[in-house]
Amino acid sequence: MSQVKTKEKVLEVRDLKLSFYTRRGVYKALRGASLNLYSGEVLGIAGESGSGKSTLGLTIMGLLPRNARVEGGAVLLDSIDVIKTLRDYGSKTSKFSVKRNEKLIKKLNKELQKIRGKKISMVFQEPLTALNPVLPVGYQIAEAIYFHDPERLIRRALSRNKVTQAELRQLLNILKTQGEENFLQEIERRGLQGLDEQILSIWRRRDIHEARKEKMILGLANVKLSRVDIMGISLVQKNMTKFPVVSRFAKNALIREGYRLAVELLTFLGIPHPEKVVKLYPHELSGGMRQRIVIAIALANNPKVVIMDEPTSALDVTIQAQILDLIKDLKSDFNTSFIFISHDLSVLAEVSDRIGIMYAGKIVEIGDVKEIFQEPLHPYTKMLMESIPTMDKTVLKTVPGSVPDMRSPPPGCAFSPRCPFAMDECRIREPEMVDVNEGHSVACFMIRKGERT
Ligand SMILES: Nc1ncnc2c1ncn2[C@@H]1O[C@H](COP(=O)(O)OP(=O)(O)OP(=O)(O)O)[C@@H](O)[C@H]1O
Repeated sequence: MSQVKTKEKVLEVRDLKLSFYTRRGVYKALRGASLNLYSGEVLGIAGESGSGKSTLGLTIMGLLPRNARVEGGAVLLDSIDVIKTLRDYGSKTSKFSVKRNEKLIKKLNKELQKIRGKKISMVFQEPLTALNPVLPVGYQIAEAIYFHDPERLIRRALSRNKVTQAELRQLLNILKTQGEENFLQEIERRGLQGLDEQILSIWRRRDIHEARKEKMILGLANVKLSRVDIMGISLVQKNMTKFPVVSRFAKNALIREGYRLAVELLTFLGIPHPEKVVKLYPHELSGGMRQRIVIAIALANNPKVVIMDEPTSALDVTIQAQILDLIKDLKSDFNTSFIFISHDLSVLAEVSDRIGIMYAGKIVEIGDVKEIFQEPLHPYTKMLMESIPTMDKTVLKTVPGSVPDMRSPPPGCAFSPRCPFAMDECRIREPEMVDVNEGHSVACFMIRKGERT
């Protein structure tokens, strides 16, 4: 069994079909896309421009324009069918109405409010559009946590308020001598939940000496809440935040705590001087820094799935390399799975555990990154691999032809008009996905079950 297959499945996209209704015709952007995402992995999605990569990512998030009709399939996250509302309408109606669809999208947006940003989040290519220009970045991270999980901020603030320096010394001792598991048990026994993440975020830092870490941890006992903050927190706890003035007053106390968490997150993401950075506005930061902030917001609530759509394409190569290194670290340190969308295969090779190749709205090959690069099976994947620029290539190959017009994709296998191996069968029937190896599947008539060309 491949390593990935034994892991827990966190997301399933099943036979997803989606069209865009425009004045110029109906674009069949997704024509039965399927994939599984497993815990703690990075699944790369590659394909030429127009193959439906972004549409796939946005559909998983339920972020669809009013002209998008879900014709069939499912997106299952934690056994919640994310697109049920739209699919029920799209697959039953014979005459599609953009207005009616818009109403359903609004309803879906309400349904997904509690999931987006908490269980699943997305990072786009351009960080400036994702950030609010008139708010400090720390506030934006804090607000993302306050919106989804105010209790977490309350736990953090109250536990720190309660703990004494002597207790912190004992906890630190347990952490040093008995390890994290015993430390967490002790935190629970003492009713200090919320303090664990604050202590561990300091303890796990790689940039400072142990003596400094100890000092910082003991210093947590000195950061006490003001009376005003305690009042604000008790208003949130008693659910008395219906009135705008009360709500703002109560929110302030927790946003302050959110800022502390933002500093911890940014430290973890390798941002120097995080205490200063949280107070800055997006325009005061560089492109790479802004993208790190967006990644921090996406990770703030420990989501199960993060979708990254070309997150490094707008950055120069050195910053791109730093962000890719960061993503590699994140997957081992956070309990999160990533879908990484990119047209750049060399970028995907660096970060992905598995790769899915998309063509004309379908995944045509999927497998472990090594197999896809060393033993690609689908003719399209092979041609894509040959088009990767390397030092020893003097002539750069491209995939001949262009992506089909998605208003009338070719019958049979959509790649057949460009495929040098196309047979009669390919122009009539669509090949199904077959498993050739554990975790490696491909949709091509040349490859039958267990066979290789
Ligand atoms: N809102 C929309 N209205 C109409 N057609 C759309 C819309 N969004 C996408 N499409 C069409 O859907 C198809 C898939 O587009 P998509 O952006 O998902 O591809 P992509 O693989 O992400 O490409 P790129 O790498 O260029 O972003 C394209 O034919 C595109 O023209």
